[in-house]
Amino acid sequence: MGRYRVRVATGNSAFSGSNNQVQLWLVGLRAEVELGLRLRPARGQMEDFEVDVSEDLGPLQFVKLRKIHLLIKDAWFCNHITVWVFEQSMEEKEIVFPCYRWVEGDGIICLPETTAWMIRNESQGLFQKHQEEELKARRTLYGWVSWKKGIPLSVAAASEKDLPLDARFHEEKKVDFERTRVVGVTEIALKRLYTLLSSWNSLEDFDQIFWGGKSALAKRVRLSWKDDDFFGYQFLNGVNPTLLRKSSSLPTRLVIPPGTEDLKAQLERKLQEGCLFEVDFSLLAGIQANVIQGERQHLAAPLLMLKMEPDGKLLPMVIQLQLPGSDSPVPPLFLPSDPSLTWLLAKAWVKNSDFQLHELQAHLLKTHLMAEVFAVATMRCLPGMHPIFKLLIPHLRYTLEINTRARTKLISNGGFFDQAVNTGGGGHLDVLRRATTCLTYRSLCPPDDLADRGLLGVPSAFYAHDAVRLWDIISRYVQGIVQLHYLEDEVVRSDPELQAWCREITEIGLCKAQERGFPVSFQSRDELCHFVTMCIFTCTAQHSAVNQGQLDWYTWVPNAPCTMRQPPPTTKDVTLEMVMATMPNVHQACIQMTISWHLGRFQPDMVPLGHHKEQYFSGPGPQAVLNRFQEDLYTLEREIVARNESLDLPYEYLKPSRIENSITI
Ligand SMILES: CCCCCC(=O)/C=C/C=C\C/C=C\C/C=C\CCCC(=O)O
Ligand SMILES: [Fe+2]
Repeated sequence: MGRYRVRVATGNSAFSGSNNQVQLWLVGLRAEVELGLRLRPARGQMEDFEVDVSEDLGPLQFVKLRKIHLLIKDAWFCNHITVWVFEQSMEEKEIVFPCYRWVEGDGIICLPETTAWMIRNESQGLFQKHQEEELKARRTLYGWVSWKKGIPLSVAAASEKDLPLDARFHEEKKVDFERTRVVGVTEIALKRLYTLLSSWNSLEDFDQIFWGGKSALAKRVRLSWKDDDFFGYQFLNGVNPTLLRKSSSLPTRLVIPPGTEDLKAQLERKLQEGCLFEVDFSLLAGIQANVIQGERQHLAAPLLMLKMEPDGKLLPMVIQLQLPGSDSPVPPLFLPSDPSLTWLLAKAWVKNSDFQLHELQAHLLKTHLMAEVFAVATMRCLPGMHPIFKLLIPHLRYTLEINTRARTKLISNGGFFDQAVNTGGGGHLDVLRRATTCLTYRSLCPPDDLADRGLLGVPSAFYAHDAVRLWDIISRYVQGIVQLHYLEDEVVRSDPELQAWCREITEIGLCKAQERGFPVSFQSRDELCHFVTMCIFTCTAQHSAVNQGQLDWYTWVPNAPCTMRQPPPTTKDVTLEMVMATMPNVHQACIQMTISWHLGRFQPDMVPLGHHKEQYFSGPGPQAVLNRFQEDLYTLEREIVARNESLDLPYEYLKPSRIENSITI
């Protein structure tokens, strides 16, 4: 018996309130009591009421709530319920029941109090029963499907409309996304109209469409894209810093033609000095090129060799555009000393190839599709009261919807890849399949990946430096939360939901990825922390590193052409006509500019890393861990700002204030 003050908090997004009435129950260890029909929840409001309860409920464990509608079902976004207990001769006690979900229909929702997982063994199985019922319902809502064979599984939804309401964009996000799509389509139409009667036979003609959403760096790209040091810089700190690796030997595919022995000597000298690097696009070899409006596009599978200069500049030394084969046992090598247009076209072929592997492998597969596997497995295996659910859920916001939109508009039949990209038309799916077969656990963990690629401690590798710093900060945050909930390794080993989550990701979502180093179980807190750190890093920092740069590096199309309309050159006689006949045409260039802006721009409702408002945890312990996380992020922010002040090209993509808390675009 006692007096209770109840607070009902409703979300801030449009349509979060409801005209329906809310019915509430308080559920204690010894009894439960129905509080009767109560308020109509209002958007952004916290509404309190007090009740006297005659029964002895015992320690509160759940709040149950239901929406009662007379005529119209009006979904309600409940943030949380908070209850203060005034019991005889005891001080006031605050108990929080997190929700952060839509309440639809007239079903009863059960909200455990925030510390339930820690006391789950003292609750006479009440929490266990609740968890089982919750996961049974979630497994119905979030199903797996194989969208295309050979790539990670995705959520079962033919379009975003099929997703559960809790996985959908909130109104503000949806309106902004749809609006910018309309702006983009309009911009393409206007640019087509504007260039209808104009020439398209010089590289400067790309200026005719270089207007609309573009950044200061995009304007710098337009001026400097032909420079070798600017070209090399992009493999360290551009939109795709994932392919560059330090050479440990001369690549076997690099067949040195007779008469170019001095090149071989230069390469060997750089190798000995430990400053030879390479980017190998062999993954593209043999991929079927797209046909766009009846015009066959073309692909290459380049090898780029670079040297790291003492001042930190990375300069291209040689480009081989195709793998040696029976029809071309000694493919031509393109050099900086070749005629300028020849060398420029060879570099353009490298950047077109980089565009394919960046968007398909580094961006779509290694961030978006990985995050989707984490999201579906989390919804299917971890109950809302589980500490790893609470830790991860803020980093999974909106990901299922943006990925479903990608499958219906970007990489779909007739999507933007088919319309404007030379791996479109099905080749892009083969690239995704090949990339999946070489997607290792190590490649998703920067300390391992960068060590394997020889990029640790390279002064001008700013992505590498910032990625390792962020990994360590996220790792400390994860360890802080894990150690509060798992007091020893045995607790990890004996957590059935956690072990099922791990298996669901590796064996189902990633299609038996244990062969590629992914775990099928966690034997210790360290193993758990490493994996969860990888999940959060992938959903936040890594996506920021490979997404934001689209706006800067892809809107000046010649710097990263989305398609190539003629075969790669096989001689050094390259004319401007050949270059312009190869580069994307006006329509393809307009699509590239628009989508790169649409996807690379800053999201208006963006939540910065570590600054989500939802409070899934409560108590001083988790709050102290989150506070430390935010302090560490702020320290890194200041470090990066200070470093960037001395740089001609500041590296901004891993500034914590620019990292979104989940993959939403
Ligand atoms: C034609 C140029 C395409 C450049 C962008 C690109 O290839 C991106 C690939 C990788 C991940 C994108 C992930 C999500 C994008 C989601 C939807 C895009 C569809 C745009 C729309 O308005 O629906
Ligand atoms: Fe993205």
